[in-house]
Amino acid sequence: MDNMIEVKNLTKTYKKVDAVKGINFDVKEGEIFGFLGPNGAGKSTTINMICTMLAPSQGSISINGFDVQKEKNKVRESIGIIFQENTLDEKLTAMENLMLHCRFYKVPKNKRVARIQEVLEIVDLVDEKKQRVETFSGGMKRRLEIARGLLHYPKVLFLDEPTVGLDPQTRAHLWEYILKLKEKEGITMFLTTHYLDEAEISDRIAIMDKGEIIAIDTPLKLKDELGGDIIELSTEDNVKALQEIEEKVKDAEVTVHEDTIHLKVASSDAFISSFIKTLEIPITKLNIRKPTLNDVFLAFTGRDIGQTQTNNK
Ligand SMILES: Nc1ncnc2c1ncn2[C@@H]1O[C@H](COP(=O)(O)OP(=O)(O)OP(=O)(O)O)[C@@H](O)[C@H]1O
Repeated sequence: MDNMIEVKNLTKTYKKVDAVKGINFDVKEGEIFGFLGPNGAGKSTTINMICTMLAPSQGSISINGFDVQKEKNKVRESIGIIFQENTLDEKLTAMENLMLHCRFYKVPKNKRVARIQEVLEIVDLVDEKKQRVETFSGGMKRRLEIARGLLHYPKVLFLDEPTVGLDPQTRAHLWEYILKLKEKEGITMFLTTHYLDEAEISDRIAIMDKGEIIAIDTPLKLKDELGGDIIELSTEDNVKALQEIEEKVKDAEVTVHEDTIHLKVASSDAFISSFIKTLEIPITKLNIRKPTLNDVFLAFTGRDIGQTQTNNK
């Protein structure tokens, strides 16, 4: 099978809101697919429809070859979902939590212990299996959730902000496990995140805005397509500098980010020497770099992904 997920003309209309407007995309077997967008873009609505939790107004979805509306149970057997919130029972041990899930998913009784051992090994929690979850760190809990999501051998794992609230070291560690899963088990991953450095891990990224998919490609191609260089600039008086730039500079796209002015130019080599001579306000900081995914996100949605975060994200 080439496509693990196929979404065709998918539409969801709430009473007054066109939340998802006839989108089309495929997710290939074994790929990490990043799904990004500002708040209210329609991501959750799309994911809920893909995961059988919400009926589409129009269109079709297939997962692992099964139709999401007609073969709900087959689809549910094919997917694992790691939610943002902790959904473990803290008073139970890791093992007991996993046993409970085996029962929900009707994993045959004689296979449960071996299956649990297997997933605990993947996330490196074998030695902690008899400990109560309330004694676990945030990272250990998230790993246990991933283990639980894997118990019924899903083909696709949905990861909703998998590292939110974790410290950078634990985040990096968790990504090692996720990549190991992709490599060893060939599981397809559908990832949402507000951390663009994490989205870089994706084989392909879709950016959704206002109910539509507005870009879909590899992180590298998205950045290459944006092209050019970004010049980051601070001056002794940014307000005056901006006025000056508006008057004198014609071949740059100018945006302001907190106390830094960004100039997007076709080539910094050709631009920078004459620019520095032109500007009368003294420059206090200057940095030249290639576009990042954040710049791509900004170019497509008009918003910084940081600005789209809500308190719980
Ligand atoms: N149950 C609902 N009834 C009416 N409108 C809804 C409902 N759920 C979502 N919407 C609207 O649909 C649009 C898309 O919302 P959705 O939650 O899918 O966006 P999102 O991209 O997941 O945003 P976030 O990143 O904030 O979770 C928004 O305008 C939202 O207000």
